[in-house]
Amino acid sequence: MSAAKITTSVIRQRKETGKKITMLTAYDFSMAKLLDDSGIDMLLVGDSLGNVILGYDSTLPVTMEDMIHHTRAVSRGAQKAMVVADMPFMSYQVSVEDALRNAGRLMKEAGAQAVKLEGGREVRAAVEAIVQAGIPVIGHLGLTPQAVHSLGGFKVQGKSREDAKKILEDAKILEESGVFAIILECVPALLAEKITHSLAIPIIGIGAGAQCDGQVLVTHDLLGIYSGFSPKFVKKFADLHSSVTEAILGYKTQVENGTFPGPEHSFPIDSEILERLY
Ligand SMILES: Nc1nc(=O)c2c([nH]1)NC[C@@H]1CN(c3ccc(C(=O)N[C@@H](CCC(=O)O)C(=O)O)cc3)CN21
Ligand SMILES: CC(C)C(=O)C(=O)O
Ligand SMILES: [Mg+2]
Repeated sequence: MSAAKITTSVIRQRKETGKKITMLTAYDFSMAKLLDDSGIDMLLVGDSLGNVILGYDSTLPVTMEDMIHHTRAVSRGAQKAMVVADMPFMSYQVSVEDALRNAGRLMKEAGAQAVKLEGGREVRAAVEAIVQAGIPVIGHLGLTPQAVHSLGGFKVQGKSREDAKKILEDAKILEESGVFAIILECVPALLAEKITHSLAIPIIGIGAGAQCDGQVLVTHDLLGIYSGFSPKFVKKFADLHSSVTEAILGYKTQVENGTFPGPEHSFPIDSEILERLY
């Protein structure tokens, strides 16, 4: 069965229809297929793979090669869902030329349908150039994890009047620059609601309350298999840590006591064939 791809126009329309956008992270083929089969609209190959897959303590060390490698795998598993690739730290900040070349690689070499980058007015020129090249862009405001060191930690953003105003202004600047959606991370719910109502493009929240046009989460967090951070905004919809541990202990026990593999997992041969073999 070939399902039609979710396009940027489908995502934009959700603002009018009110049907919520669902987005989740995927870093590999098998998970991409699972999420796609479940009808998730957008798969984000997040640079959070630095934490979740590669074991770094931030997203800063993630490279273009890492992102291309994982985006290629996810693209192979996504029939319907839109594949969005995060632009890693320092792949779009140095120059507009770099930003455009790297966005192009994620589309051309890795099969993404859109790219995402962090920041507001400071990335305006990069966003405009990428959009002009025909590449759909998603913005990312509020808690921008690539700026963890200048933000002084993973903290809620936009709590002061000044900070709230700056985030709203940045959202409008990104909209004018041509992004088709914005991820809003870790901001007070009422600020997210105001931004959602002030813009014509969809706002996809993470730790930004229920009034956004859609939601995104790190899949490993909602499944209960990542224990590096536990932000308040994560809801564990499953406890895979426990069920995976139980399965692995079952395997270990059965190998050690000889009950696995059983005859049903083994291949037969006529015993005559083995006679006088030695
Ligand atoms: N697995 C995973 N999940 C994520 O959500 C995620 C990543 N990795 N890697 C990149 C960033 C890091 N993120 C984080 C990490 C920690 C908090 C956190 O603990 N926030 C505090 C805020 C406390 C406050 O300011 O009041 C919290 O309690 O939620 C938030 C976002 C989001 N991203
Ligand atoms: C948390 C989401 C929005 C993200 O940017 C990532 O997974 O890298
Ligand atoms: Mg990211």
